[in-house]
Amino acid sequence: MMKRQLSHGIWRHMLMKAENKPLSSQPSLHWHSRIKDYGTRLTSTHSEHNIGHMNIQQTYLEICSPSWPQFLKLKYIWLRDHCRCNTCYNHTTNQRNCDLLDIPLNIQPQKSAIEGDKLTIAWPDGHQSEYLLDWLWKNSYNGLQNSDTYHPKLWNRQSVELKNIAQVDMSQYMNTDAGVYDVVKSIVDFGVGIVKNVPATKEATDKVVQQIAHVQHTMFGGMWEFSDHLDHYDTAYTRQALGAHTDNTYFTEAAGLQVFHCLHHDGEGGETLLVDGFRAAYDLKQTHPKSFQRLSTLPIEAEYLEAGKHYINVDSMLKLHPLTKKLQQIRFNLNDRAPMRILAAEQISQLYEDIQSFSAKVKDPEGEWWFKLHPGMVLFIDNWRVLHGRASYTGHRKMTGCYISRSDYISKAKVLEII
Ligand SMILES: C[N+](C)(C)CCCC[C@H](N)C(=O)O
Ligand SMILES: O=C(O)CCC(=O)C(=O)O
Ligand SMILES: [Fe+2]
Repeated sequence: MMKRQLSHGIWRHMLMKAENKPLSSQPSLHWHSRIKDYGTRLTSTHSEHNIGHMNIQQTYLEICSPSWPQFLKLKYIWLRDHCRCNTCYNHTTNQRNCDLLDIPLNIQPQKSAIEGDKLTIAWPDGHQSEYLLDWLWKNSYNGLQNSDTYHPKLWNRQSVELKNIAQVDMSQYMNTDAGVYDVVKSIVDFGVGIVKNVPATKEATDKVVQQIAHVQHTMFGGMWEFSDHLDHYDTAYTRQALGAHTDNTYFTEAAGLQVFHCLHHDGEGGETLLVDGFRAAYDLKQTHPKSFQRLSTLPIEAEYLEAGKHYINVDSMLKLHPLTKKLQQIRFNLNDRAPMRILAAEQISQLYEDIQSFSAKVKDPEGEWWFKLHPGMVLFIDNWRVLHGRASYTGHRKMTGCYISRSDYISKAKVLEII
């Protein structure tokens, strides 16, 4: 096995560079950093399909540095695939140019070394790669960096958290970065954000929305308006009460955010209801873990029907993040369920029991936040987490709002470095 022990001086130089400290001012450093090429490790395995055996050469290199909580173990195939030279990677479009199929699975370097704040590798075909160590740390696959960074702040009716929900004045929101930041941060933390003193028009509401993302167009339109006029065959376009729900369970992807602005209401009722669906689901996980598990896996069909339209979608009521396995989405709209025709008979009664257990958590009065939307208040709701509803109402009530796609919302939160 060949080892490459770098001199202490190179590591010392590297660390100081990384810490942007001039070399001269550094006290002498005592730490154990090294780059080791583990060379080849032969692992022979007998495949049951043929008696012969394969030699799998696994090679990787290990890098560690005092500023990292642990060392990085990087496979050569991964390193070659992540070469960021101008031949392998288009830095204008942020896309790879190299073809993964061209990289031998058992590729090994001719030479690897640390030079300043970089790892350099010379490959057998003469190709040279170099990687900023900081980039390697940030993008390595050992799971450290991908650890879950999203920690929603769960709330119920009594939560003190509710007072931390952003209610930003329109002038501040439209004219300062902090204004938009605070509203998006509030949506990330609580699933709710409010902009106040917005002129009660669709156009002004649109301007507020555009600060976060463009409007998501659906069959309901872009910036929609609705009242008790049946413009679409849906109970939202009536004066009826609507229980807590998330929208678009019948779309292959539900809108990420939903925006509401009550432009006018001259009657009684019509209060808005919000429920933290994550709080309700985690309550279910506590008291009915098996129901939580089944609702996270069993498919439930939803549909939206009107003249010339038939949207249909199958998915679970609770959805977990593929990496962190934590709750990622609630898809809850009991009225928009299609006929329950896809589960086997023996699963049906248990599913009804599970849905009722979850509904009881959603309908727990302790979790219901009721308030009246007045003209001027633009309400942003995370439609993947927070359920909304409304009380029945009298008189004329005119609402405007829109959907924002999940991708556009997450992109904005990422660009603002909130997630
Ligand atoms: C929001 N807007 C009035 C445009 C549409 C309402 C659609 C309501 C549908 N039942 C759902 O829950 O998705
Ligand atoms: O009218 C409201 O306050 C909400 C109606 C609703 O749930 C919706 O439009 O998605
Ligand atoms: Fe809705």
